[in-house]
Amino acid sequence: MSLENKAQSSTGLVVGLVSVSDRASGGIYEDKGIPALQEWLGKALTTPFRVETRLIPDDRASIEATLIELVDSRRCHLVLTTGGTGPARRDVTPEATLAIGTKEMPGFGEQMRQVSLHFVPTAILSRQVAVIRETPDHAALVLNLPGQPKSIKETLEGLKDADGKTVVGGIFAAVPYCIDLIGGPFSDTNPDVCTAWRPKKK
Ligand SMILES: Nc1ncnc2c1ncn2[C@@H]1O[C@H](COP(=O)(O)OP(=O)(O)OP(=O)(O)O)[C@@H](O)[C@H]1O
Ligand SMILES: Nc1nc2c(c(=O)[nH]1)N[C@H]1C(S)=C(S)[C@@H](COP(=O)(O)O)O[C@H]1N2
Repeated sequence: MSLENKAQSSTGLVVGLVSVSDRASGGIYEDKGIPALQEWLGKALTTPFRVETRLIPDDRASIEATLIELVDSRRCHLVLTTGGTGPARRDVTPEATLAIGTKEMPGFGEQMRQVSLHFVPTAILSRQVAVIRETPDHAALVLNLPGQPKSIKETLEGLKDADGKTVVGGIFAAVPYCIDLIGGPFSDTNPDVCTAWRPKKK
């Protein structure tokens, strides 16, 4: 690890949570996206973290500006968005995410659609993507999740059977190691919720 990356690792994990919804941001209904994300992270992460939250409409320029601010100014290491991934005209979260990314991470979207097919046949309607955004001295993983609040737990955690055995793994298992690789702080998870996977040291 470079000196620069070690310096970044000495600070705690900063997670940006972005709820993208015309109606929740307009006060037509209560936003359940950010509370669901906060609740899940509180159960899953066993290492310290703090969150930066944003509730915004389905507007591409606003989504891009919010993601850039969270990564470049607020120094988030991880940003989770919820909403705006479907096929409707106003659903533009994936386009905004790709526009601010420097590397695409297609495995996250592929895995999320696989996981979600265990819950709903409409899983393939979510165009969710993931990217890394890199600036000269910082990097973050940005992940889109669908807008249905229940889909947050489903995609991050996956599905277990009645005995607690994993039927399909959620995407969060790969997130702590991804953050290691981009120079972020060490983070770990509660295996009862989700086991963070890291390759064994040789
Ligand atoms: N942030 C949210 N808080 C609470 N419920 C939500 C939220 N986002 C979505 N939902 C629920 O999931 C459903 C499908 O989500 P979707 O993102 O397709 O909403 P939408 O129809 O595009 O409208 P909007 O962008 O105004 O939320 C919504 O009808 C709503 O019941
Ligand atoms: N795990 C999971 N994935 C899901 C869903 C869900 O309920 N659970 N809903 C699907 C539906 S109905 C749609 S339209 C798409 C896009 O949702 P969004 O536009 O709210 O992001 O996500 C899909 N993926």
